[in-house]
Amino acid sequence: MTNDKNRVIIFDTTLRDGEQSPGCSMTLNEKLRVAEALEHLGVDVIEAGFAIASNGDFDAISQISQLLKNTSVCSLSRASFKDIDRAAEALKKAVRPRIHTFISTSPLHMEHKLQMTPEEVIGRIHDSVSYARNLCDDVEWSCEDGTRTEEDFLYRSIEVAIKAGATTINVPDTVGYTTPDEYEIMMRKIIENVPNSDKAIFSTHCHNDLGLAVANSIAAVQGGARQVECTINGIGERAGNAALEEIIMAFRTRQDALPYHTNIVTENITKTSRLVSSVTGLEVQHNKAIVGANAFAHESGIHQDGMLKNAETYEIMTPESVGLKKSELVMGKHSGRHAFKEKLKDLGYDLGDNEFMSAFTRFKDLADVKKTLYDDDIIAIVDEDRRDNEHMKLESWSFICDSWQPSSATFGLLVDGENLTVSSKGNGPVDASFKALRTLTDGEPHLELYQVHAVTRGTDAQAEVTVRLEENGKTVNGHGAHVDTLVASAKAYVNALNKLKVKRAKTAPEALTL
Ligand SMILES: CC(=O)SCCNC(=O)CCNC(=O)[C@H](O)C(C)(C)COP(=O)(O)OP(=O)(O)OC[C@H]1O[C@@H](n2cnc3c(N)ncnc32)[C@H](O)[C@@H]1OP(=O)(O)O
Ligand SMILES: CC(C)C(=O)C(=O)O
Repeated sequence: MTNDKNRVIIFDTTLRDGEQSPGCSMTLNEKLRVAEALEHLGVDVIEAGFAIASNGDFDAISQISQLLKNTSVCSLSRASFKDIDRAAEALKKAVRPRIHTFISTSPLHMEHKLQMTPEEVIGRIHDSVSYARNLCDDVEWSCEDGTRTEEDFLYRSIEVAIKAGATTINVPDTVGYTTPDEYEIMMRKIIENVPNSDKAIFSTHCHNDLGLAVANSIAAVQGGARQVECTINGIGERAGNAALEEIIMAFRTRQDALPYHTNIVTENITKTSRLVSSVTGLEVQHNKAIVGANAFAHESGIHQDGMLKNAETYEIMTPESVGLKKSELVMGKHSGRHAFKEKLKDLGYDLGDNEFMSAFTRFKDLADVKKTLYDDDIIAIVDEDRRDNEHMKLESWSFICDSWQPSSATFGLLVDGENLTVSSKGNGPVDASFKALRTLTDGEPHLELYQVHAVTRGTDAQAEVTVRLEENGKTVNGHGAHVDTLVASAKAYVNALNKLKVKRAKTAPEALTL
């Protein structure tokens, strides 16, 4: 496929091994969409399924074969003529078909699973590979459980497969057992010791049972493998396969240490990852490298400050390089002033020093009690802060709401610099609150509207309350926001009273006082 000695072929098995993740079955249409996305991503080979497994798999392979114009399409098959026939049939329309046939070579698998002698397995390798090669020029052979296979038998099996016509030899770490050093040495020794090894491309296929799939795949490439089998988001049987995006970005980011290259258009990684996640229903863990929601998100103040000064302080690759628009500075309890100021700027606020410090203090207090702070939370904080610079300000509160006594509300307020306490009973704590607060005015405000909505998501979301008061034909809307709906309600009522005072003063300055 290439003469360049450091070019690595990317063999994507999201649609075959990836689909073997429990609960990850994809419909025909979904498979077609993923296959198209993989072609745009630039993978070299797509393992589209296991033709004999089901009619659905057969149809998916056939239709993907017709759909794709550049990428090799591959079907898996056991070391059996009927499997290989079915694979060849499904691949009939592919521009570049590949048959991938496999059989186990480890003592454990041969004895207990296949119940075959090593000699029978050798015979089967020869027969299956040569049969496949008669039907297709591009034949891959895998020694399942290769990393737990005895060295001499492994070499002998591979030699037979190459002689029978295999063009790619895949040495899978089927159960995620190997370690990077071990696998690198194994790959190097296979290439050195197996006769005619230069006639085939060697391949890695790693599972993640010990969390080593990506490290092992890269080690195998360092040992001489030039094909990597992997999946989007690392999905696959049990703990999954090596994640394509991690291997590719390791190559791209560490060219100094890993001077390998592929055809992958890294800018298409994020959208492909999201597509696979949405069709399989398997959410990507937030802290997953490259494609996790937090991979380019920074919450702590010191990091955010560094990012604002120079993104390279905390990012070894750019978000654009994987197809994201930009990094995210997540506002939370660990954020500092620099990031908060930047966020306010983004939201269109330009606060003076005092107003900024007051908003920052409120933001930190809110972040202590609320897990996620959204933009709307911050807008609510600033607006709330502005409301608090008013004639009457709510300072403290207490509500009683139980089944043994009437509800009541008590508030401490600062009214033009003077501390006041008001209290009332009512039909529920909101009614009690409004009755208590109404005692602060000589007027007769009439409640026209009381509306609550959550500023953001979750049970710890801030409530934003609107209170509309009408008096002598004058109407005002008061707003209040707080994680506690009762406090937000009281704040909204006080805000409305403050506005009413301003309105009264405008029309009849002397007529009414609060
Ligand atoms: C490491 C891997 O990921 S390998 C791929 C795993 N993927 C899958 O298995 C998904 C698709 N599989 C299937 O749909 C089914 O297992 C089928 C259609 C392949 C076979 O179904 P069944 O005929 O009902 O057999 P079943 O799955 O129960 O058992 C597997 C048989 O294949 C044999 N077998 C397993 N691997 C191979 C092989 N590489 N070559 C030849 N025979 C094999 C087993 O020994 C067993 O044979 P037995 O029936 O004589 O005991
Ligand atoms: C069929 C082979 C390549 C496989 O999936 C494995 O060994 O994990």
